[in-house]
Amino acid sequence: MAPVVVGVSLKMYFGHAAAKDWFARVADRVRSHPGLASGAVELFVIPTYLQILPARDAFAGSPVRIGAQDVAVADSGPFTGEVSAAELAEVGVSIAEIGHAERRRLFGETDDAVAAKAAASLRGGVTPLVCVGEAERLGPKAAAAATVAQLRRSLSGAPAGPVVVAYEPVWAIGASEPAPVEHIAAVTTALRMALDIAPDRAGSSVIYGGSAGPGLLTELGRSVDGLFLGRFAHDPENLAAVLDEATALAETRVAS
Ligand SMILES: O=C(CO)COP(=O)(O)O
Repeated sequence: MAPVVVGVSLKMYFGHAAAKDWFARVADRVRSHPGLASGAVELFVIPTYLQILPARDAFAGSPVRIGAQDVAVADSGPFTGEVSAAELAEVGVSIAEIGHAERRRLFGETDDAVAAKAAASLRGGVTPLVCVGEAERLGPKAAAAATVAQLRRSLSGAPAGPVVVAYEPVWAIGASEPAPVEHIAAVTTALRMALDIAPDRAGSSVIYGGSAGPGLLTELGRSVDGLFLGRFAHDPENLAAVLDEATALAETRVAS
């Protein structure tokens, strides 16, 4: 059974010293976590580019995966400011976040750019973490249709390989509470079906992000493969609580 996936993006919340402090506290808290140790739960941490090396060092010897918040569309060459998937892989990054709502909205990232980055990631041996989600509040059916279509566009032309899809309704990011459980379940179920029928995406997962914190995974149960946390992971105790819930969820998945 594939592990339950818990991810954290630190976005640009922490400076260098604060990020290092968070890595040390989280590493301390999760190093002997039974869910992580058994492989039932997978944790990835996505700091800024500059924080990747200290994160790798802080989590060395643990199964925690280190991610990047973006990746270049090209493999090498004159692309000022960009970092290639191959270089990310070289320093131990195994997952690259692509098409987050903030990048789509603030930096004009299109589905075409997302698809090119997903392709570059897979070519470079880095798992794409493809972020999708409706911009406006819609009913669950319309949101599912819009999000599945966005996922198809976001993976168009990408080579075969597993992806992690983060369903993040834009209106639930940075909010006081997540989207309603029934809404999330309707969309994640549709996304999973779309991945299941894709011939080349075996082993993919669908996780939810957007004001996610302790308690949500238990409510969502098996309608998701995990959670993608933002602000509510700044307190390592919250993250530990979510990892406990993920471990309990993994047990129900094995039991079925
Ligand atoms: O965008 C998110 C994770 O990438 C979610 O962030 P928040 O949980 O802070 O809303």
